[in-house]
Amino acid sequence: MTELLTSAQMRAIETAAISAGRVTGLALMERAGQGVVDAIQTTWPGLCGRAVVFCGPGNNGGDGYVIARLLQAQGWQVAIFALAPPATPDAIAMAAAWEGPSRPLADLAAADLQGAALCIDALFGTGLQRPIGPEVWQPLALARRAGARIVAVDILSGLCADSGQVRSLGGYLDGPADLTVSFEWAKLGHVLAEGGQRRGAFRVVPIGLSEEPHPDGVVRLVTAPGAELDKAQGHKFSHGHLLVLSGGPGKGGAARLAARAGLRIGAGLVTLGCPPAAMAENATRMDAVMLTPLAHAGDMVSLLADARLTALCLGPGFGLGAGQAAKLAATLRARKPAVLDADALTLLSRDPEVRALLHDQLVLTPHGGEFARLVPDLAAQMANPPGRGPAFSKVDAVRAAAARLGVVVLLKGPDTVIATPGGQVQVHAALGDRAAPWLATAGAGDVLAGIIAGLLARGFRPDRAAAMGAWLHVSAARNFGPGLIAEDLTEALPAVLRGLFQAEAGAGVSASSNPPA
Ligand SMILES: NC(=O)C1=CN([C@@H]2O[C@H](COP(=O)(O)OP(=O)(O)OC[C@H]3O[C@@H](n4cnc5c(N)ncnc54)[C@H](OP(=O)(O)O)[C@@H]3O)[C@@H](O)[C@H]2O)[C@@H](O)CC1
Ligand SMILES: Nc1ncnc2c1ncn2[C@@H]1O[C@H](COP(=O)(O)OP(=O)(O)O)[C@@H](O)[C@H]1O
Ligand SMILES: [K+]
Repeated sequence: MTELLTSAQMRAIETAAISAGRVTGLALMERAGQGVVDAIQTTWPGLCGRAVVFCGPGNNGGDGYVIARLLQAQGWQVAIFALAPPATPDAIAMAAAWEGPSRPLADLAAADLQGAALCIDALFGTGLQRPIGPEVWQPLALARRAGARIVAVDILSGLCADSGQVRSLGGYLDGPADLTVSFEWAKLGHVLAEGGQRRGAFRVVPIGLSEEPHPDGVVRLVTAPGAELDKAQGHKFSHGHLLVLSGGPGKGGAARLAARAGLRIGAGLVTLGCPPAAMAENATRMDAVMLTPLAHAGDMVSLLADARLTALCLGPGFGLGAGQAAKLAATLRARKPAVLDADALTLLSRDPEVRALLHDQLVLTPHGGEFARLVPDLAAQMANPPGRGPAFSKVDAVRAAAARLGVVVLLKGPDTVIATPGGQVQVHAALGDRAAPWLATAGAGDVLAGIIAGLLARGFRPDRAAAMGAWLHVSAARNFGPGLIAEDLTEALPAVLRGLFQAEAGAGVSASSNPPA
């Protein structure tokens, strides 16, 4: 299950299935409610007692009426609190089938929540298109304070299912849901921005739509790479030569991290090119990485002309002077695969002439600040709190940036978004059993740049290298665990690779044939 849908895509699939007569809305709603109740049992086996169900006016509320009925049939003592009367045909029908107590949510008092083990949040789901007020989030906050487990139906009410941003006119619930249960496919709002942090335990349950045709342009989750990462037979030049450019004396740490990562991920050779004054420092810190003095852009000519040099990495600890800008321009003119990170991104954002040299063999790896310098309008649009109508998500922003710049863009974070100039988007979600908070450490981004550049050097396509790099980076962090610093990431890569190849071998796939993608 690697697709991440927008609410419009989900609605389109549902509408097509209903209008073709393959299913009814009521059947979908019944399965959705059943799925939530099953997920509650799986998450908290044996739990039973008092439950409050908060229902909104739309189909999310409709799911709530089904859940209330099914919980009651299991022996739960259930009370419904409705924000507004049901307003869709399916929700009206499901509300009519509920025979228990139902009161306005505005009347909810602390006494109604006493001893409640569950609070079902069926206020708003994928239909939320405008900000909520305190009448929505305060009852949820009250239930949490009373000790009830918050179960979000489809998505925690107030979160935008397309962007993961909070749509609120003021305050919001503290912390995540205890459990979120979504239907058939995860939505972008379950992994992006606040949405990823607030979903709590997360389950996607089937409701019988999995065979339905998908709309174009569906975003995918990055999953584990496979045997393609292993090395085929050959000599070192068969696996590519990576050139990492570094800054002056005392500034080489970031580039050394990137170079070592490139070597660890399997580039056949890695050379660090640095100003002559930094040669001695770098020589004392590296063995397997080769060193070459590059005083000026002109000194790069013969290296760049060498067909065996298959990729470059520019940016970590690079510097922002005219000399660095000239080296960046020379690199871009050579039209070789390259990762541009850190200072290279700042240079790009300062100089439109250098930016005009960008081409489709590049991967740009900005963090949020660098992204805002590169494409300020898109960053501002993404940062705007969503008002009415569709939100502008991190996916929208990165897709637009990649199309505008004509390169692969990887925008970092726990929700790393990767887009190609042609509009394909992947998200690496460092959430749940892939959470990697220890990656928030100086130099982690330099290692990511080196991993991706090493994969480019080996011949992988820019978008593939970026996606595999994001996955390997988080896996290395998780493999090392707490206490991680950037140096540990490169040293954890062999164990990650071993684990991958062993898994592939266990699955009966040969791990030795690897034509690059
Ligand atoms: N798709 C599927 O396959 C399936 C979908 N299912 C379920 O349906 C859910 C989507 O249902 P939905 O489209 O009816 O939207 P929903 O989230 O209930 O909210 C819309 C309602 O809220 C209102 N409203 C909005 N904002 C508001 C605000 N700030 N303050 C007050 N009101 C506000 C809005 O009014 P309007 O803005 O139109 O005036 C409208 O009345 C989905 O999440 C899933 O749970 C499952 O049953 C099975 C299969
Ligand atoms: N909480 C987090 N969860 C997952 N990944 C994270 C988290 N915080 C940071 N990262 C990752 O760590 C890296 C940090 O890179 P960057 O911001 O460029 O830092 P630096 O320049 O110090 O190397 C990025 O790849 C980012 O995605
Ligand atoms: K909800």
